[in-house]
This record gives sequence, C-alpha cells and structure tokens, in this order.
Amino acid sequence: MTLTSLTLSSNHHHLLPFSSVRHCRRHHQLRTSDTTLFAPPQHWNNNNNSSSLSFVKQTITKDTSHNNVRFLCSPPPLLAVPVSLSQRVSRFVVPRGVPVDDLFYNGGATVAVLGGAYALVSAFDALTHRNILNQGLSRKLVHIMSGLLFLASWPIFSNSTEARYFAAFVPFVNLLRLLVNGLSLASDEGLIKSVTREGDPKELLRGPLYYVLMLMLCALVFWRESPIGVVSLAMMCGGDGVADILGRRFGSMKIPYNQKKSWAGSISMLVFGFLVSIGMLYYYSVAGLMQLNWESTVSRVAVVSLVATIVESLPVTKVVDDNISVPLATMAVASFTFSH
Ligand SMILES: Nc1ccn([C@@H]2O[C@H](COP(=O)(O)OP(=O)(O)OP(=O)(O)O)[C@@H](O)[C@H]2O)c(=O)n1
Ligand SMILES: C/C(=C\CO)CCC[C@H](C)CCC[C@H](C)CCCC(C)C
Repeated sequence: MTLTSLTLSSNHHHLLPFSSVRHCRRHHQLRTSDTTLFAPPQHWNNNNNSSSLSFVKQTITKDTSHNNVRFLCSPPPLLAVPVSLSQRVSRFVVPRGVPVDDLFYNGGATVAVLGGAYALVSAFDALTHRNILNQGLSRKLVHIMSGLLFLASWPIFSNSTEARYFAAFVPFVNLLRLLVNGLSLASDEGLIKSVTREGDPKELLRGPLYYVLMLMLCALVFWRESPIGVVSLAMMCGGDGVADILGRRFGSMKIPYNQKKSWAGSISMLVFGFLVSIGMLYYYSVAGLMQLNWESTVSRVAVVSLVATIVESLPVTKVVDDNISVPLATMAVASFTFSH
C-alpha cells in the first residue's frame, strides 16, 4: 500500500525517518494501537498533536488479516538522518514492551563493546609485558582511552529507552571484574598489570572502581540526551588523564596550595579537558544525537573545564579520589551552566 497523505491522530507514538526505509531490512510487528510512521526529515515534528503530513512516498505493507501495521524499523542512529535532540528522543518511544530485534541489536552492541574493553586492557597488558610501556603510562592510557572509547560507542546503540541499560552493562561487567580481582577472588594478571600503579590488586578497588562507576552513572543518568554526561567523562578521561601524564613530565612548577600538583598538569587538564569535551560533543552532533548552539556551548564547556581543573588541583585526593571529584564537579557545574 502506498500512502501519499495521512492525518496523524494524537495517539500516534513516533515518527521514524523516511530515509531510514532505504537502510533498514528488519520488520517489526506492532499492535494496532501503535501507529508508527515514516516521514521525510522535513516533516518530523516534535509535538505528537494531530497534524497533516504529506508523505513523499513510502511503502507500508498492511497485514489486514491481523489488522497490524508491518513496517520497517529505524536503523541505528548513526545511519539515520540528523534530527533535533527532542525529535530523536521523542520519535522512538515504544509504549509497551520492546521489539525483539531491539533486544538482539542492543545485545550485540553490548557484546561488541565488551569485547573492545577486554581487547584494550589485553593490548596494554601486552605492551607493558614487553616493556614497551611502563606500568604507570599504561595505566593512564587505559584511563584516557577506556572512557573515551566507551563514549564513542554510545551512538551504535539503538534509540530505544532501554539502550542505556545495555551500554551501562559494559562498565558493570568491568566493575565486577575489578571487584573479583581487587578482592583477590581471582587473579587476572593482565588486568592488574595494565590498570594498577604497582601491581597491588587492592588498587583496583580505588581509582579504577570509581572510574567504572562514573561510566555507569553517566550512561544511566545522562546517556545521549544531555551533554552533561559526555563532558563529565571527557573531563575525567581526557582532562585528568592527560594532566597526570604531562604533569609528571613537565610539572616542575608546583601549585602553591598543592605541592603534589603542578601548573603544567593543571593547564593540561584545562586545555585537553576542554578540547576533548568539544570534540566529543561535535562527534555526537555529527551523529545526529545532539543539536547544540555552538556559540553558547563553547563558552559553557570552557567554564566547566575551568571549574573541573580547579577541583582537580585541590589537595583532597586522600579524602576523595579524582575519579569521583572531577566528574561530579563537572556534572554539577554543567547541570547549572547548560540549563541557563
Ligand atoms: N594537575 C596535576 C595533576 C597531576 N599531576 C602529576 O600527576 C601525578 C598523578 O596525578 P593524579 O591525578 O593525582 O593521579 P592519581 O589520580 O592519584 O593517579 P591515578 O589516576 O593513577 O590513581 C601527580 O603526582 C603529579 O606528578 C600534576 O603535576 N598536576
Ligand atoms: C586505570 C583506570 C582508571 C584509574 O584512574 C581505567 C580502568 C578501566 C577499566 C578496567 C576498563 C573499563 C572499560 C570500559 C567500561 C569500556 C571500554 C569500552 C571501549 C570500547 C574500549
């Protein structure tokens, strides 16, 4: 059946991109009450009120025997046409249950990202084992790359509201890995060597544990709908990680109120935290997951980066780990700045 025009009732739930028809080969069967429609991007509207949409051309096969509407589903967001954040969030709301394909799709994405996490740690274990990298540098590079690659993987998950739980499962598995090895219930030498300073398994229960907890928190609370989680992880991974590497290397001039931190380290945190945050937000913008006013976003990220850098420079590491103070401070300041 080819539709040329259609009046949408107010109970229609979501619009999927007409352009996705070309990309998607999967079929979902939905109950009659769910009316999911494809519409060309220029017709996407945020509010699900009655409105008349003229469709260019689309094909929906209608299974009259069950009075169900069989339609093509939307692809993963990277293949979809960029849409506004509110359209993206509102257009794929499955009112009841989750299509089986979505479970399989997000389950596959989870397995792939889990594999990436294991491969990353194994790679740095091999580099440390071969004395290509020292343990300290290996730890910091794992610190920088794990979180940023995790952030970079979020767009491969689907648009369903459950996708964030699939993504958060990855740091959760690594949390269990850190607990089991940190409590010496198991001994993954590769993990211990590439993630600890001196090879003491108990170290896994501090910095690395807090780190994966922050990854879970940002995935569950902020996900792709808000720049806050993205900036918080960019500051923790890109900012704090580089501050350590460059601060140890060039940090001869110490900060007056904290002799363990240096101007070089803090300036590195500010610059790289800012650049990595903007870079990640741009990546999400290109992926069609965020539409940002860049003039205000750049200034907001600059303010957030400065505050996070000041927090990181404070002599409070013995009280609260940087992997907690930096992301939480970033979340607090970003929540304020991005809402005004
Ligand atoms: N603003 C900063 C931050 C770090 N450093 C250097 O990097 C080292 C480690 O920094 P820190 O962030 O405290 O590392 P930790 O978080 O304690 O180490 P890890 O992440 O490995 O637990 C510091 O001793 C210092 O030599 C610095 O000079 N200036
Ligand atoms: C050394 C670390 C923190 C101390 O400051 C980082 C610990 C990293 C974890 C052991 C592994 C975390 C993996 C991520 C949850 C997922 C990465 C996926 C990506 C595709 C590689």
